[in-house]
Amino acid sequence: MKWSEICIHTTQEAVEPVSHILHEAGASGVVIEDPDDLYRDWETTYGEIYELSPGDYPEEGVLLKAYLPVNSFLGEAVEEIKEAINQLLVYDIDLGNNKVTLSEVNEEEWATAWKKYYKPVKVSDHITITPTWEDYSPVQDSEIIIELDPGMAFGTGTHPTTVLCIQALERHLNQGDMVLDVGTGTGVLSIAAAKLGASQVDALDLDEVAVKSAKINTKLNKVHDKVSVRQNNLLENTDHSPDLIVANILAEVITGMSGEAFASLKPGGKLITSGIIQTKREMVREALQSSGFYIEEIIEMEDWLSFTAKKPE
Ligand SMILES: C[S@@+](CC[C@H](N)C(=O)[O-])C[C@H]1O[C@@H](n2cnc3c(N)ncnc32)[C@H](O)[C@@H]1O
Repeated sequence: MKWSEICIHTTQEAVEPVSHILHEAGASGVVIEDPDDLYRDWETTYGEIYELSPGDYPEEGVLLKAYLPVNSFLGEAVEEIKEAINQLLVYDIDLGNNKVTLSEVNEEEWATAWKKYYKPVKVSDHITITPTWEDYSPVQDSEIIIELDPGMAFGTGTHPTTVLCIQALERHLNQGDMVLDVGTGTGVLSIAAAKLGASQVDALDLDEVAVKSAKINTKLNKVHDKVSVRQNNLLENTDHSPDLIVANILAEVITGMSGEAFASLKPGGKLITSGIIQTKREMVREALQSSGFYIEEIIEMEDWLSFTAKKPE
């Protein structure tokens, strides 16, 4: 089968919503070429990304590459993608260059092209994320390995927002906690929570591709007895009170669900949330505080923030 590569030159801020648009348009996998991956702040603190080649990355901005089958709907799909991306301007999302190019690749090229960007990465004191096809041996005794097959769901586990959530989980999760992961994607945060000692994790995502991916990844990591994955809209139909909610999702979604998150948490429970670009800091802070949360921590990585907010005892 012939595949068409659609390449979008955009900004870090737009990575998440543009990836979402590409998935919605039926893209089979999204590659994120972000030059900051080569020089992350956490490289010095926690470790490094192994074997990435600078020649594969743009000098500025971020390239998002997705693959669409060449068929009679291709032209229409590309127009829809462009239109949906331009709509992001309504939400004040900086699109940078916003240059869209198309090129053809064959199936064998596509099958291997994206894998070269995914390497083992030490993302926190204890956790290293490694793609399933890499042969990685732990360097330290205390190292926790998460094996991920990103498939078509969001991320390799190394996006700054994911890393911020993993680091916050490491600091705030207590042994035996019951955890809700809202917008689980590949399931990476649920797997991290289970491996860090949660007794039970509910992994929720609206997207059925993410649900499939998270189910595969929880089995790969042998935490499927603790993590239950299901398709769900945000916190709807979640009947038990968690000790901790983790949600790596857009700032607008977090502000919308903060009241419900507060109501659902146990007294003393915590909300760890990211997906928040710097410019949305005050908006999220106000929403969390007016829902009743006490803000314990705000951590920055590149243009992104995570909040850890506590429900009073
Ligand atoms: C930025 S990704 C985060 C994925 C993963 N938790 C991580 O940290 O890498 C956000 C996820 O939220 C999901 N999502 C978006 N809107 C949602 C909703 N209303 N309810 C549940 N999940 C949603 C998306 O499908 C996507 O998988």
